[in-house]
Amino acid sequence: MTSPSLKPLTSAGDDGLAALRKAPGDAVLGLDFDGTLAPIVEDPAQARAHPAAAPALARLAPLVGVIAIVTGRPAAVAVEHGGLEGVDGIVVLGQYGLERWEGGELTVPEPPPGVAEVRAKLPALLAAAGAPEGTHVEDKGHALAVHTRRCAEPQVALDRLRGVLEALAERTGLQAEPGRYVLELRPSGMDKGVALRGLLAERARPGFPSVVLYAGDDLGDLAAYAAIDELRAQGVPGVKVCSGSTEVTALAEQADLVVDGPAGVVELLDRLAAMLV
Ligand SMILES: O=P(O)(O)OC[C@H]1O[C@H](O[C@H]2O[C@H](CO)[C@@H](O)[C@H](O)[C@H]2O)[C@H](O)[C@@H](O)[C@@H]1O
Repeated sequence: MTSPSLKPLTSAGDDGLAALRKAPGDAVLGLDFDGTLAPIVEDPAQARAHPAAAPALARLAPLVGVIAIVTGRPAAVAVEHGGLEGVDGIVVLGQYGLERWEGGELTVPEPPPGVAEVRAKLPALLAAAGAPEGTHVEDKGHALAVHTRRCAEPQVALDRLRGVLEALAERTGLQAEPGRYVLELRPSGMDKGVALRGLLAERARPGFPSVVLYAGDDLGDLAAYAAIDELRAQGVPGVKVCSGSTEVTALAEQADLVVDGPAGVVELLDRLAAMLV
């Protein structure tokens, strides 16, 4: 699984890295947070970026056009848990792009009414569905995530709850977003592909982007991969990096480069910085 060097698996990935070398100032690097910059842990509140992640991002930021952290987490949580407060040149697109943090400024819209309805109904619904011990609700303000990682059989627990959660999402006008032993009920209309395309559009200028590299680990990152595929079809090079795990294999199947979890992602960021100085 691990690629010990910067050698991608695909020729499209090779083209992307060549474009990065040639025009780094117009390059866009997108990175997911949980499972990509931050090792997966049982309690979402305890997740923190790999200790070498923020220093690697700080080295890379002045060398490229923009670095975006594109995450399902609230933007402020990703900044705090990522140690990103002091890192210049980073944009954090939180809650799948609904929220934004840049230069110390946080923009958070009002959540749609369905979120409050889900918050009110979820405890009784989980109890009625026989949610196994260890089921945990993470309230993210704009979304509620039902986690089963701490259950004795996480996948069995998630499969048991999936139907009622998807039905609740439909009734409340929300979207059910699956992830690593989690199912989130979140506002629809946004995803990581929409977030990435929006960032590119607002900075549009001749020659930009020279390349878009995106690293992710989970199903929610497939929308960003799809955005890269679209860009490639329009002639813009792209590199799809997978932070590999045994829990989700869908990204590895599409990736140009598979690295070994957050430690591998940080190593990649260091190698990119060394390549560009
Ligand atoms: O877009 P991301 O940055 O990858 O966020 C996706 C969800 O990640 C978090 O859950 C995952 O990480 C937890 C901490 O390691 C882990 O316990 C859980 O099993 C994973 O699914 C986060 O808690 C969610 O809110 C994010 O949406």
